[in-house]
Amino acid sequence: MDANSYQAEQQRVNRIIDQLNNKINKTKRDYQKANQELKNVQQNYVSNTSINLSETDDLMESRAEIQQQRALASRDIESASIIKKQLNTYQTLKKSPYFGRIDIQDADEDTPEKLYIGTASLIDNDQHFLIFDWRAPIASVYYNGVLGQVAYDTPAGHQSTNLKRKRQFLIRNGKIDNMFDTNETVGDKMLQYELGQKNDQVMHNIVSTIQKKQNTIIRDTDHDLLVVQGAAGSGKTSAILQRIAFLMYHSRDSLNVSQIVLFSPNRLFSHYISDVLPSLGEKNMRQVTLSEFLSYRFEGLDVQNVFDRYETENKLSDDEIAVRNFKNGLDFMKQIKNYCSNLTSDQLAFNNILFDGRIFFSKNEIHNIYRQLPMAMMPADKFLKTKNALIKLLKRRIKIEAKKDWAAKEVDSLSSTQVEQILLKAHRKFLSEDDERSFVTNKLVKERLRIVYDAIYNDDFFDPYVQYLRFLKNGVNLPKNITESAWKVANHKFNQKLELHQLLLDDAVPLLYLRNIMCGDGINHDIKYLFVDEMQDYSIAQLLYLKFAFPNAKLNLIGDSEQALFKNVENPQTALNKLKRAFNSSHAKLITLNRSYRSTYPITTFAKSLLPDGKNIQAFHRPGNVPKIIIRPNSNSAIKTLIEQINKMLKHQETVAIITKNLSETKMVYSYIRPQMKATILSNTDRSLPKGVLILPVYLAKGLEFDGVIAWDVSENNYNQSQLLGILYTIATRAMHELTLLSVGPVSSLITHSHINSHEIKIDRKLNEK
Ligand SMILES: Nc1ncnc2c1ncn2[C@@H]1O[C@H](COP(=O)(O)OP(=O)(O)OP(=O)(O)O)[C@@H](O)[C@H]1O
Repeated sequence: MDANSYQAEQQRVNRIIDQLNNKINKTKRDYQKANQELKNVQQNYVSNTSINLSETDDLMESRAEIQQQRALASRDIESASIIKKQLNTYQTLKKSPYFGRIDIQDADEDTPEKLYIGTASLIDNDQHFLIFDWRAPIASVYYNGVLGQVAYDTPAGHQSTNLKRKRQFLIRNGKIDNMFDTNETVGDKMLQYELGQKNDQVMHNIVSTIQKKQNTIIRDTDHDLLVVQGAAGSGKTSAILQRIAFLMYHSRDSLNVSQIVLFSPNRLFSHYISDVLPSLGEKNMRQVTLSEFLSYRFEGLDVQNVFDRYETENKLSDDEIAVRNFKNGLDFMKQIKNYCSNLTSDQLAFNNILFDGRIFFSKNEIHNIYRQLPMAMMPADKFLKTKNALIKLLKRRIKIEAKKDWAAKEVDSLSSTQVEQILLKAHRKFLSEDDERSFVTNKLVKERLRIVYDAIYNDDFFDPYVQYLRFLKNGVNLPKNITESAWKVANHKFNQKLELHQLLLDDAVPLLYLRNIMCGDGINHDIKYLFVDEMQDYSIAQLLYLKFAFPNAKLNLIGDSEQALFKNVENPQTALNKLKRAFNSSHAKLITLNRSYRSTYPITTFAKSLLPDGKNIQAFHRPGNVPKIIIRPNSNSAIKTLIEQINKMLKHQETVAIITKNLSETKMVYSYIRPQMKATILSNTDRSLPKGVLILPVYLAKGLEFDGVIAWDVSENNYNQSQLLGILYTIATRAMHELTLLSVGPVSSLITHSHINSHEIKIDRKLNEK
């Protein structure tokens, strides 16, 4: 790039920064003013709430005034927060106003127009765009187009233009560090720079280097089921986070961030990605893990979490695996739905509703109500009608109960202040003492019977656990690979766990499905977008349930079938077809990402060689050392080597993660190395990632990345089944810059049989060490 162009661009940056400074100063003044107004309103509010409220007229007047003050306060809070957001945007832009420039020429124009693209828009006083937000329709040309005629979508339809130049900038603290013209979509030079950075424990936005395919994911507005499959480190999570920012911009009048939910693999991951949206001026969406979601819905029960399940996975018998697969499949969920639709009143697991130790509404009464409803009615509608009928009955019973001795006794035991307090609620005059007493009695009985009302309202008269058990015992058509006796054992286990207030993950989702179908609860119609990251770790039953629980949400499922833990790999297209059928989706799309950005070229080359069809993965050309396999004869010498390796890595890397197959290995490794160096053991309750040496099981490393990774014990002894390939691949692909695999004894054949060439891996073997 010649010096003149550089100078001209730097001068423009300087001008923009001058404008930003002016805007920042003005916005700061506006912010102060808005805060002062808010303070005034708040002071007014305080003095209004302390005025004399004893006279009715005063009371009415000051209530109206308080309402008004409240409205003013919330308006002022809102405008102060808008100004604050604006101020943050200007301050962010000041450091790096933009990263791209496109020169475009429409057919009817004589000269090209220069447009600059940054993380947010900036408009001058004459309403000219100085910077275009990366999400603006025209900005897609920057990400998608090579020079020449290009098309882009706008709210008014398809547009085309001639892209004459594409320039990329690296601007830091107002200074252009680097700039170059490119004809590529977004050039590798810029990516090289971004990817060479050290990990600083949180994910960054990628808006300056979004790749073409990622851009398709980000800007998709046509599909109700979007499945993104991609190699480890191919930017799936990045793409969906920028997608959320895009959707917030694109549908800002109709979409609120509270209408977006992301199911994330673990809490560490939630923290890891939590800076991306705020760095783009957007609020974070709601995040939840499957375990949290289920625990919340089964309050009082201990629902097995995903991590406990991983820990028990390899201890299951073949029968248990068959039962697990069946319970996690589509057929089982279909059978539940059919079962619920065809249940007659007599087959329903109703409970008596008790009050004060006696039956208030008997099962029979409830059955009788239910029985009278048309058979063809949906179970949830029948349930609602039953509830309404019970509430009506309850109202009648209140009058009957009010005439009973217990009510009279309770009224007699009230103090005069208690009676007065009840009478105050009447807001009317009483004609006689009897009238007064009858009012108090009714109020009191109503209050006591609140417990019955709550039981009706919360569906406590229905026992989903008994119903589910009946379904398991009598309502299931077993597949051929499950014997009656294996099924009986599984049912017994379900019952046994329930007695201990425990629920296995395999039963939690089907049981919830049954309960929701029957009671019509648990369904959230407000959510418009549902994102599921690491979808390969969800069963089809779980995904189907999420679709059922969020019926109005567009589904975005993101994953990598190669990273499935304890599972065989599933072809992405097969998975999409299955999902399409299960969800009845007419607008489904599968996008695959094959280029891997996270790791250096040698690390990705090694990781992909582990996979039978890894050749489809493209490694990004970022140089680095070849991965090492170190073989030691026993645990003692392996631990000694581990400590040496950690110290070596720490010379160049800020964070070194030792990743193990499971928690017991994590604990064991930690106990050995902790006396010798500072290290952090991570568990599923941790929410943030410190720097330094970390030790964690693979399932907690999902979605994360570390400067250096040491895989603990990749021996044949530890990795001897093809189902464990996903674990090895996941561990290897967490490394950004350096990877070492340590083996106690001979290396797993999953590695030795890979297609790795000898110059692509360094082997260090000592077989006779004590
Ligand atoms: N277009 C891009 N520009 C710059 N960096 C990128 C880009 N795409 C991805 N990255 C970087 O590559 C790394 C991996 O991205 P990300 O975590 O989104 O991948 P993933 O496909 O979700 O990985 P995994 O499946 O292994 O969890 C991150 O550091 C991310 O910032």
